[in-house]
Amino acid sequence: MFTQIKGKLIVSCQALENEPLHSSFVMGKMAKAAKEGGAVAIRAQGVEDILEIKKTTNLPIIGIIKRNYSDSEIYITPTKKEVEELSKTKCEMIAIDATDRVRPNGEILKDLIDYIHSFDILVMADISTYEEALNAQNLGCDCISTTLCGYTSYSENHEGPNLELIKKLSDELYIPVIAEGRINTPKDLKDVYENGAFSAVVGSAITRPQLITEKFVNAIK
Ligand SMILES: CC(=O)N[C@H](C=O)[C@@H](O)[C@H](O)[C@H](O)COP(=O)(O)O
Repeated sequence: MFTQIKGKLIVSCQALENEPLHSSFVMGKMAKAAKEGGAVAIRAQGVEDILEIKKTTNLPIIGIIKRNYSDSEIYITPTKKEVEELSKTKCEMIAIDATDRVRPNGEILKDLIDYIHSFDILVMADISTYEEALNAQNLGCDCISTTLCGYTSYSENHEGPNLELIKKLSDELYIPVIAEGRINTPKDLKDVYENGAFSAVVGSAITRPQLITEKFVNAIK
């Protein structure tokens, strides 16, 4: 999978219950369109969407389940329960929240990583800071993604991708660094590659038309 995604574009196709495009059928079509446009892999949320996207594209999938627990802020593949559900989809990689925050049910990050590996599935660590990325590498994750940078109370919030962090991580880590989060334009994508990213995930700018529309509307306010 890493040879396939190196230097290319991964598209995130996600629409939760509260979003207008929430539907596996629609996400399947969205992923098909992404493939036609040249995407080499898809990041997707939920078992139904993943199965549908596998059917429509046959591309490698980074699977996640977003679920809220009352005892933790973590919501991207938070526990073993979500991993077990994802393992049945035959997705090639599972992305998990690898931030420093307290996990639901008192679970431990290392156990979750080992559990994913026990299914022969790769682990992508969604991090928000340099230290979390280093920790994820030390715990045996296969790659890290900058997904949560700006989404934890203690990480820097940038309007576009955090190029400084991407550069530092790409220079210092030995596992692949995937740029993800707020890559809003083709120029942002070029920038993350110029700063050493191994691969990159683009979501909202391609697959959330409500947000794309809003940007146009804001431009004429
Ligand atoms: C923070 C969080 O929950 N991010 C989610 C992770 O799966 C998705 O909602 C994002 O769309 C994805 O990371 C891609 O980022 P962007 O949509 O900015 O291109």
